[in-house]
Amino acid sequence: MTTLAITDGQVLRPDLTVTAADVLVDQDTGEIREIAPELAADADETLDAAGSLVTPGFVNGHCHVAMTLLRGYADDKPLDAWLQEDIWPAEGEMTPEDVRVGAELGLLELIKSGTTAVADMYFHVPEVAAAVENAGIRARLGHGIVTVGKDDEAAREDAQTSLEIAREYDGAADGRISTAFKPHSLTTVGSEYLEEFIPKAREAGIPVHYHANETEAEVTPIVEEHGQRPLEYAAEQGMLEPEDFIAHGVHVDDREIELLAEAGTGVIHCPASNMKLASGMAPVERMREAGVTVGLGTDGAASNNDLSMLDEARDAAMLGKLAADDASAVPAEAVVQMLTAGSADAIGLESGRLEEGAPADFAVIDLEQPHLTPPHDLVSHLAYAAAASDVRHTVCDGRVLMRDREVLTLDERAVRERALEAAETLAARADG
Ligand SMILES: CSC[C@H]1O[C@@H](n2cnc3c(O)ncnc32)[C@H](O)[C@@H]1O
Ligand SMILES: [Zn+2]
Repeated sequence: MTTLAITDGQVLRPDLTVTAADVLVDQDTGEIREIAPELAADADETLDAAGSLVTPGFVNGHCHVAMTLLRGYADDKPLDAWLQEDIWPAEGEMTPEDVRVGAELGLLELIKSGTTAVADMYFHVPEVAAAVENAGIRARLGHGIVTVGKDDEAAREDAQTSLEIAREYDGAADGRISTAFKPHSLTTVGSEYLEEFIPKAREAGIPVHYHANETEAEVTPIVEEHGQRPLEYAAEQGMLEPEDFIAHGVHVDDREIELLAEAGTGVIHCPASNMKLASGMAPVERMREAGVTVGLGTDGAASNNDLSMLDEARDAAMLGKLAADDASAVPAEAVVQMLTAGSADAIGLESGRLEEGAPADFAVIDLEQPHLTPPHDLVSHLAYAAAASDVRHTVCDGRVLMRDREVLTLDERAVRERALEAAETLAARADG
């Protein structure tokens, strides 16, 4: 057995207590072997965690990693105008190589901010998968389907691509890659394509992920056309199963919350994107009280504008309180749960908890910083005060991806240089 020891840290346990302990990882299986005050034997590789908090690696439940190339390209507009006037025209100019380069930049940012798993929806997925394989993190990938504005042949081809990609890449990268069937949203994919393809995804045992109830403007046409709330319509289409997860869930009424809870469908809350696009405030406290599995996601870097899950955690707490008009709503414990096990459960991964037998996915946070002093409550610090730059080490599947802030799986300088060049030429093409 090849082993990795993470020594002398404060370890965040699944019940959110913190204990001084070492962690032993079996690198052959990628699992946690032991968590104990002191390990009996030396390991093959050691990571020092003195003065640090060892937490589960953060799980980003909804992202478009390659959109890092469009960070700062178009800001300060609501969703529909932002997509139609700026983002979709620019994405129309993106080559497979752009997606590869943008994905590498996004994955570099994720690793540097302690994220070890991501659910990603985009196009040119083989390029995203290749970047994930090299970067060493976990991912649930899928090709995003848009059928509006396409003829029947092109629409069916898009849906077929999503199905085929999900089948082909499930289990890739030594099992770090899993997949989903990903219609972009309930308004951008026609019902005839959902009726035809969702049963095929079910037959293949593939989960379904889509944007839902993000803005009022997206809810209204569904109510008008189908006489149903969006998630009632989704349930009728067979898109509300326990393995499925939606992004956003901002404008959900009581009946829809009940449907989510009954179905066991996860919701990925994206507070920064919802605030920036002024989409609204998701009723996170009400959803959690109703028993809905809620996780956190950054969405893409063009609507956030970073991929730090620690920022997302703080935003979730702040916005959750505002939405509930209650300072005790979405407390630190809830936020840390959503950041780790909540997101993992929602997207169907076993990560997000530090216990024997669990996947060895960690973020090690340097606590010896002015803004993390004094250490009254480390769960509070994780929710409210820690920043991406406090992450010292990142480990996924038992492999060290970042040691003392040096990313070992990607060449940071080369990734940035390639991204700078690709972003510049992409913007030139898009601006014509
Ligand atoms: C077809 S691949 C995914 C697609 O989603 C777009 N996108 C990015 N952010 C959002 C959002 O908040 N709501 C809806 N769609 C979004 C992205 O630009 C890709 O085109
Ligand atoms: Zn999104």
